Amino acid sequence: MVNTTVIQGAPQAAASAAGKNQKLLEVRNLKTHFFLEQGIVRAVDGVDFTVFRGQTVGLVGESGCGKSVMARSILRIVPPPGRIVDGEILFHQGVGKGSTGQSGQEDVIDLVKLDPMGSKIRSIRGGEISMVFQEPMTSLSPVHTIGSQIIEAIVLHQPVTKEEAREQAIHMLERVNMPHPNRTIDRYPHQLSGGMRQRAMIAMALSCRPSLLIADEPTTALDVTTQAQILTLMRDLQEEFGMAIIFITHDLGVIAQMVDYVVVMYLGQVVEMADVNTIFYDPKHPYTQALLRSIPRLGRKSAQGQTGRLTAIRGSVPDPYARPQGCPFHPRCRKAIRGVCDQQDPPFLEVEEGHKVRCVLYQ
Ligand SMILES: Nc1ncnc2c1ncn2[C@@H]1O[C@H](COP(=O)(O)OP(=O)(O)OP(=O)(O)O)[C@@H](O)[C@H]1O
Repeated sequence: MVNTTVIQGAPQAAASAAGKNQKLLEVRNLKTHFFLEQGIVRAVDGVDFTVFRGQTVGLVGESGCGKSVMARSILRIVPPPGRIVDGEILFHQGVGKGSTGQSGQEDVIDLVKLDPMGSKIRSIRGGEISMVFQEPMTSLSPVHTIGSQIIEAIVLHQPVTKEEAREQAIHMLERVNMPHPNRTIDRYPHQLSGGMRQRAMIAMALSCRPSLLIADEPTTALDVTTQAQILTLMRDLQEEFGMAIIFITHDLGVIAQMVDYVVVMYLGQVVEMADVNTIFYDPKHPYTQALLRSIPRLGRKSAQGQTGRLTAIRGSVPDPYARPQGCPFHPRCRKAIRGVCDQQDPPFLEVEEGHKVRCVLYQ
């Protein structure tokens, strides 16, 4: 049985239906843990953030900090032995899409309460929330043509015939600048280049015009020219379709280019979140500051006066089974206060509107 929490007709929905300040997804105190023989991995451990309609939110942090598990939790595709143990993922469904949208109302569905194998989440997955991955073959089948896969996605979510779906698929392939869409539609993934496969996956993900796209390192495996083309394409399509994007990357250059709002994660927790300019020009958390010191910037001088010298973040991400007491970042932090940061869980403070930081330095 599908177990949903539905709050019918949230009052502000119709009024601000077209507005960018309308909530689309609210992640509240989300905890996703993996239960292994060696211990419990708290991959996502009490995460809160909100995505508004049409907004691009960047999830950033070093490898292993929980970005992908966060994305998979939203789509309810966390593999065992992982599971969501607490929290809510409220998806504001309907405005401008589907039957409820036409009535000017919205439904708020807690995705955590859905059966991960049930029909409700399957209609949301691929229909209203889509995902693109670093490796296109994660979502493309090697034994079917890209056309048949895009057509199947369309027919699954929309009341159209196969012929109409094929027309739509060709149109989508045109939109993602696929060369010769009429012919490419009948090709198998292995007959395409890496960049073309990425375009095919984006076409499939966007074929049902989702209101939220989750992009997990979608360009990391591509050469820089193709990477730039794909990023530009995603930005153009986002504007055209008015969808929101959660962009997962450890590349702060991509963050600067693509996102409106940044959520910085460390060991399963959000350590700082703010709009993109604040993150780059006024970062507060020592971890965010360290991440920024580790990226190249034209004309920047290092402490030694040499231009362009990068500083790696000292130490490495701790073993996920042995999380440090107190602030999880304190063993690597230049500003850690002995007796405080190694003892107390840091508070999550709002230092200014829309800017939150998890650090005692701002208490
Ligand atoms: N299937 C799994 N089984 C056990 N542990 C897992 C599994 N998937 C992820 N984890 C653990 O959860 C934690 C978060 O992993 P996650 O893949 O979300 O990190 P990430 O920030 O996306 O890293 P990357 O940038 O390398 O993709 C890590 O400690 C990882 O080892």
